[in-house]
Amino acid sequence: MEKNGPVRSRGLAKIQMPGHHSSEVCHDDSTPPVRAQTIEELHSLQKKKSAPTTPIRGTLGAFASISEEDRYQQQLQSISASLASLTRETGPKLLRGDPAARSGESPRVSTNVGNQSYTPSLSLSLAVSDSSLKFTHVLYNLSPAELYEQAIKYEKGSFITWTGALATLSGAKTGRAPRDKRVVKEKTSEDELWWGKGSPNIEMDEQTFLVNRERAVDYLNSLDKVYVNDQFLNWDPEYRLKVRIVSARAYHSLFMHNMCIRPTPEELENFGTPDFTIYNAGQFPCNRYTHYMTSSTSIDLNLGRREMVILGTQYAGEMKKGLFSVMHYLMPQRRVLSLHSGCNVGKDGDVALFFGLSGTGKTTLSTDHNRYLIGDDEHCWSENGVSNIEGGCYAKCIDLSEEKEPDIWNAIKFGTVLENVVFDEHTREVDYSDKSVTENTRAAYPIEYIPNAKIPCVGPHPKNVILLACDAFGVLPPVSKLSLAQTMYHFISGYTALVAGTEEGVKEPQATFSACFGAAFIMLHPTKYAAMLAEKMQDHGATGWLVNTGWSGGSYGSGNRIKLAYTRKIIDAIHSGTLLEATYTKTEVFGLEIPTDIEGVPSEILNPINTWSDQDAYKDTLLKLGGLFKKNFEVFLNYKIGEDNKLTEEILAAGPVFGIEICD
Ligand SMILES: Nc1ncnc2c1ncn2[C@@H]1O[C@H](COP(=O)(O)OP(=O)(O)OP(=O)(O)O)[C@@H](O)[C@H]1O
Ligand SMILES: O=C([O-])CC(=O)C(=O)O
Ligand SMILES: [Ca+2]
Ligand SMILES: [Mn+2]
Repeated sequence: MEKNGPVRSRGLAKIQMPGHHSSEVCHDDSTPPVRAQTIEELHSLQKKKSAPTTPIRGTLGAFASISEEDRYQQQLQSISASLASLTRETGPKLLRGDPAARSGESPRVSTNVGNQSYTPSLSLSLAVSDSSLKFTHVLYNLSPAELYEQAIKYEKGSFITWTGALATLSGAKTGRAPRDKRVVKEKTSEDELWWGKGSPNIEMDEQTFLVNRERAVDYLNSLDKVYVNDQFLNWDPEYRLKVRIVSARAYHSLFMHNMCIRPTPEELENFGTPDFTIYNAGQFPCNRYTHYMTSSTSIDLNLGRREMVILGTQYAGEMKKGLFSVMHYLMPQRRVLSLHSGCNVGKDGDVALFFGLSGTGKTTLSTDHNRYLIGDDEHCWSENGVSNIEGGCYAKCIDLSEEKEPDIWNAIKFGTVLENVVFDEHTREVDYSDKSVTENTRAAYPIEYIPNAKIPCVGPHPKNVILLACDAFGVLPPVSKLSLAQTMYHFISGYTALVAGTEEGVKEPQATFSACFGAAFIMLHPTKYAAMLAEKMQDHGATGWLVNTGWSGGSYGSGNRIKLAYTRKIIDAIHSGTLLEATYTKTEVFGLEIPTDIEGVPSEILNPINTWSDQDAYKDTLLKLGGLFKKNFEVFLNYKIGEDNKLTEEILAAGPVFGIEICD
């Protein structure tokens, strides 16, 4: 710089006049001028038409022969039919594009369509409402960049973080609301569903569903614009589901763009009618005068209509987990097992499933630098092997560190939705330790943001089935090998114990039992899923493991959470097959087989009894937890699991056994 720059002592360089040294001067017209007369024209040059608004030439899909305009009309009519009120017989008039975009292509309008899917029992007059006089703009399958612009322009609390992620707020709700999730008791599904004590399916009637649906649809139609996502669930094409999500926020559209499977332009052209539709009117509450409503939030699932309505919560996880519930109903009908599990596969094709309740490590442990990620949360196990239901991951971010979870850390970049995190107002650097908004901070990113994701997200039959429990009592061993009956016992129990609340001071661990490690999402009786899992594990020779990712050396308050590095070593030994070959001893009460040695893990922590300084406290706590397991399992005692009575008896015998002296 100093050497070649102007000599300072001579002051500023003289401005050279054109013409004096014409050959050396760089004129600003040395490149041809832009071919635009106006600024609007210039802007129109900036963007070129692209899929999905441009038909794909040369494909021989079902719609290949129809004109672009016809296909366009079909798409808009399909969306208009989705948004049709059930009482006014016509859907809204739709326009595609942002209402704020002043110039550009001329708006394309849908023709009004009748509501073909519903025959009103009363003969309703063709009533006209104000919303039928206006246009609703549809923002259809926007790209992440477009959704960023929408969010930043229109949604308060949307910011770009230092690494390019979209930080957003989910509003008053920062987690799911299971007590507000209702399922319609209707003739096509009611006999199969699990109702009553312990079931997550809180019933509602069809009429009330229609009231809430109408409330959501009217709200959405009253807006200037709605976002529509047409996407897929399940990477196995044989068991794929087409889903449509209608929402009012760019945040929701980007979240689902990341979490569902993104269709190719060709697939989108041939999308047709969705198999399932979500109406997300989360900003708008339900009406407490409506029958069944006990709060201003209601998440309503109607399996007969294949629709879900969301009122009164903007937490995006409701959509993801709502669709998961749908899969928990549809898949078993087709003899496919749906699973609340993570899944990865080694270089030799050995697949592992990771079951566990929220916060036990499915995402953390299935995201493994040495293995290919199939998915972090929702899978199917069919006769074809395993397949991920989703197209993205939803990772907890609290206390996230680059060192411990590099792959998740690096996935938080442009395109990723970062929910409820706190960041520096100037640098936009995220403080992952900050719980000011919530402890449940989350990142939703497309699965291909994990460098070793296995695309398509499918794999062969599992070799290992790992049950994760975060035992805040600190009495379960860091790892145990399970018999098939024990695997079923622990799968049906679905135990974890996290520490409730974030207040200061020591808290009692709270035992949670959630059947199939996901009682909030299952739709049939837990024994139906358990029987399918037992059959599949038996047929394919899979080994079950119980891994405690929780406390060691004492309960919460006196002990510590097991180091993630140790848990990873344990998981490595399961994957490599070396743990199967280890020497085992059996524990008291739970009768768990525990290894004496694992490479990279201090042997003394493998049996929890060694890590407690107060042996009496250990025994008391162990018996207490055993008692909680026993009590929880009582409701399952009267059920037969699968066709095989022998298996049922074995499972019942695989729980904790009391009355035996614990010897040191
Ligand atoms: N030994 C350990 N093993 C696993 N995770 C640990 C361990 N110690 C601490 N953790 C932390 O526990 C959390 C596990 O959360 P994770 O996102 O994996 O839960 P999840 O099972 O995927 O839950 P959800 O179904 O809600 O997504 C992470 O924040 C991780 O850093
Ligand atoms: O659904 C959510 O909000 C988070 C999640 O994965 C779970 O709770 O299992
Ligand atoms: Ca997860
Ligand atoms: Mn989950």
